[in-house]
Amino acid sequence: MSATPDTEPTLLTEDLRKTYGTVEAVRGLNLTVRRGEIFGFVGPNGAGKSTSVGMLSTLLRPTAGWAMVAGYDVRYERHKVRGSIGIVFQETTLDTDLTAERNLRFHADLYCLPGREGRRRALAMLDLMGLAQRRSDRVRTFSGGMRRRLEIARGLLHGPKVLFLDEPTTGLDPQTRAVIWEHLHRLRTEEGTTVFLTTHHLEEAEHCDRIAIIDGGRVVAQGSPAELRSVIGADTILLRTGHDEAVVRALRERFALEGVVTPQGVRVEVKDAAAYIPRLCAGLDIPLHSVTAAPPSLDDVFLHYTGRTIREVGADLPMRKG
Ligand SMILES: Nc1ncnc2c1ncn2[C@@H]1O[C@H](COP(=O)(O)OP(=O)(O)OP(=O)(O)O)[C@@H](O)[C@H]1O
Repeated sequence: MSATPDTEPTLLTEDLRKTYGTVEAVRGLNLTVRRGEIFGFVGPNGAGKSTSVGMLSTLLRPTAGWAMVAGYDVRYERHKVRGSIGIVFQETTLDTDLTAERNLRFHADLYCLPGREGRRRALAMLDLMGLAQRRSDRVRTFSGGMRRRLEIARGLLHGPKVLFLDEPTTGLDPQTRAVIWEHLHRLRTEEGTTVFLTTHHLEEAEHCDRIAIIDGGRVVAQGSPAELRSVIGADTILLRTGHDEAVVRALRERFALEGVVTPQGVRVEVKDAAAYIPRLCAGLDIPLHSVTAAPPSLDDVFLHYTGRTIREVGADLPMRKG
């Protein structure tokens, strides 16, 4: 199967909404995910990611709007949607007293995969996720990364067209995350599965073909990581100083630049940082501890669209109607 995402949409939403009482968790989602794509749904805690996945996987009923997953309507063809998707939740649901293979075979029985086919598929998915050697070991002896890979293998048993992964690498160290990503790319290449994953780590989003940035229940930007970075079309300068507000004022008055105060310092976007820094240093009569420049990151993209860094947002307050 092809590793290149084609243009056929596997997941489409139009103005999808979910309201809990007065809390508008998802406020009009418009998404297009192409077949074979690794799509990242990126946003801070409380942005509405899990609620969106809940609606797309038919576990939650939308309040309004429309969504199609794997060719089926999430509202009126729930069973068909369910048969075409796999889901890996944030919380682990493995039986740690059983072996890796037993966990998968138990799940295969639930999906009515007959004995021999269930075993063939379980072994193939264990192999795909790099766990074939450990298939006869109890899950309690597995590391966090291995458990996550086993859950992904289990989500793939019935050959879903779309695999939903809710925060697949949360709580894992960078090396283990890298291994998970290696396997997700392999999965796309070998099975052609569309992967829809949520994350609040912007650096994770760099691994995706395309991402949507969600904040306060709304998508604020959508595209490939490179496309989103190019929207900024500028470098970022970070000024560390003990006088953030004075620097922001001086940037505005003397350079017509809009600085933003972040926990890391004052950030400002300029076309050519290397050329601009000497002018800035000469023109600001405020003591600076350090000045650093960098090409735009997805953190900068988030800041550009929301006015805050993703770390600042933390656990967002619920969005209320009105
Ligand atoms: N059952 C519920 N009842 C009321 N409010 C809810 C419910 N579930 C979620 N919310 C609220 O809806 C908003 C979106 O929550 P959601 O869990 O979808 O966000 P998220 O981006 O997945 O965050 P996290 O990564 O922390 O799960 C939040 O304000 C949350 O408090």
